[in-house]
Amino acid sequence: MEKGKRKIISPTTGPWRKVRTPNQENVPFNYQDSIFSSNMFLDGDGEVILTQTNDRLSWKSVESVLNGQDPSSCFGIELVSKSETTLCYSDVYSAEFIDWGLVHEAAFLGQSFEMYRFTIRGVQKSKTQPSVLVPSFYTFGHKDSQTCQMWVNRINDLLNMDAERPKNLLVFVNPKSGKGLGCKVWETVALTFCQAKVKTKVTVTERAGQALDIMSSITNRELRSYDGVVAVGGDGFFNEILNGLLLSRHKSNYPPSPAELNHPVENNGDDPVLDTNVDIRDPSDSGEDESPLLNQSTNLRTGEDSCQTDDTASLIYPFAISAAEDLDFSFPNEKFRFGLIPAGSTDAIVICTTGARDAMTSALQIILGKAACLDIAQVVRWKKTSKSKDEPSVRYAASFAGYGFYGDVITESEKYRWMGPKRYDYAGTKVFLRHRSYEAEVAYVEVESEKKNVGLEKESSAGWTKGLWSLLEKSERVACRANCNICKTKVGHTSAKCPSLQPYSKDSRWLKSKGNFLSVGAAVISCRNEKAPDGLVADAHLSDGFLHLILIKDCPRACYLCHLLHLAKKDGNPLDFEFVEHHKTPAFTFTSFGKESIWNVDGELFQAHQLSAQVFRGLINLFASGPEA
Ligand SMILES: Nc1ncnc2c1ncn2[C@@H]1O[C@H](COP(=O)(O)OP(=O)(O)OP(=O)(O)O)[C@@H](O)[C@H]1O
Repeated sequence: MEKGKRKIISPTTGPWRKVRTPNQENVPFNYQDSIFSSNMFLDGDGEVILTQTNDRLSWKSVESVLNGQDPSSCFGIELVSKSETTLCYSDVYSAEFIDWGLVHEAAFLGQSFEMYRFTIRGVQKSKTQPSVLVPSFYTFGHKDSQTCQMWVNRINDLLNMDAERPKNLLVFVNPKSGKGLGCKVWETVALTFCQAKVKTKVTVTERAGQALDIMSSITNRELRSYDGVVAVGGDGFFNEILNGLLLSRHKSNYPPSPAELNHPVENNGDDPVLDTNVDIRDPSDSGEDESPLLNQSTNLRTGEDSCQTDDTASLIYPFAISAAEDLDFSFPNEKFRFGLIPAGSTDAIVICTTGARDAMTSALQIILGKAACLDIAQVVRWKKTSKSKDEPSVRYAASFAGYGFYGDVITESEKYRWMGPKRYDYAGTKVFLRHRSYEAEVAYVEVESEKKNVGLEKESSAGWTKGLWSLLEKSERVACRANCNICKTKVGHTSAKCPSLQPYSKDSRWLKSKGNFLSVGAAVISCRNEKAPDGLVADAHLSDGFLHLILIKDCPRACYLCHLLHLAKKDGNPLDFEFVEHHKTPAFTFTSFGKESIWNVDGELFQAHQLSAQVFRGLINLFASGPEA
């Protein structure tokens, strides 16, 4: 202890000024709403009056209150713009008593005092990157332990009243995500969850598909004891957990298969419905896929020991019994949330939903109970069975489903997983140089905003007209940004709330696009990432109820390169070229005429001749702030 530098304050006889009551007239700031106030000593600052109001904590230097002047101004010149500090409860995540110890005055005064202390932890925006959140903390001291304890209790009581904040979370960590740093990423944020008193049950996966198996087999009763499930990993890992939950718990009619669309049959409303008790796996899957990854994805869907084989495809999931016991956990589910802490190679979902690719930002948004509604696409692959019936097999996707270039890049990149995220550049270049196109037909549901576009296209066969439309339309498009009005409008759940309702009607008009495609992409969200800062589709919103189809027709390699480079620019809207079609639609079907090739559904591979998809608006809730600047 440095002599003369430290005052020891006894818990009972310290040099404390009387606490000023909120009613005193000479108090220069508005205490009208105050409900509680104490003199405190703020570590690194000095004596302050700490005040609690309905929605915030604030503190101000005692000197400034007593003298009626702002200590941060000198001869009328303001040295520091604000002497009062406020902290909204919505930005506070814990208050903790830390017993007797040293509290320091402002650094330049250099004095320290011993007293009881407590710490308030909150978040603040990074000064350099507005969408990044950083933890902040303030330690207050008082001679009386009960006063400290009372403040801690009051703040924690208020925080506990916030029903949006999670108390108990299921966490899955993928140690193999991205550069293999999944566990390290979790370690950087785990303490923050502890400080916020959020209980976590953590599973570090040992193999691909384990998280899906756990989520599929968990009983609804256990699921209800959690406020959400958090993935520490990339988009693919998030997709695995999403599918583990939705495959058994979301019920809906399938979108029509391409065959059904071409030869509609009256089904008297008896559309095929996803039955929780029946495995949707196609028996013809087994061993048929060429790529080892495709075989792996088959395992992902069913679990290793779930199969009693039977050629009628009525395999029972291991979770079927538990699901049947209590069927009341279904999606949409407004209470249950998903969370994602980025550790992957692309992390498009995190970038689109938080504006940052930062583990601490995501962790803090989860802890504070932020919420964003997310559309989810249901992708159905149709395969002929031995009885020559089209059998569906289902996956859900939160960000993107793509065919041609997109499927081929993922297939190729899996061979180079050891390269980490760089594998995408390498595989992308190889696939680009191959320049393969695929003969296919895409049918999509027409929506109002598309009509004028299509009408004009029909009137003129000139390609430039379409180009003109692209440019005109571009100005009408709204990129998904901070406080995005489209995402804020909580009209979600329309079709999802009532699962029998599909996002289109029987009267909907289906339009077709046929030809040779370099790629077919269906984006659920903008899919912003570090390579495409505005995403693959800048105006795709988190819950707009549309799939954004990006159809790239065969074109010279140089044109395709232009398109890809264009995406890499900010405001890289994909509709600038004649060979690019962009359609907003709630559903589409796809038929390939050549060799069966590969769809990438959020990083998972699907081999398909025939596929259809539909989007469910606002089907899930994510712990995230929504899009940021
Ligand atoms: N312990 C594990 N060992 C190997 N693979 C795993 C393990 N746990 C999960 N996986 C699989 O790893 C795949 C990829 O994971 P993830 O999405 O986290 O990383 P990524 O592919 O690098 O990132 P991104 O999807 O953002 O490009 C997932 O499909 C998941 O099934």
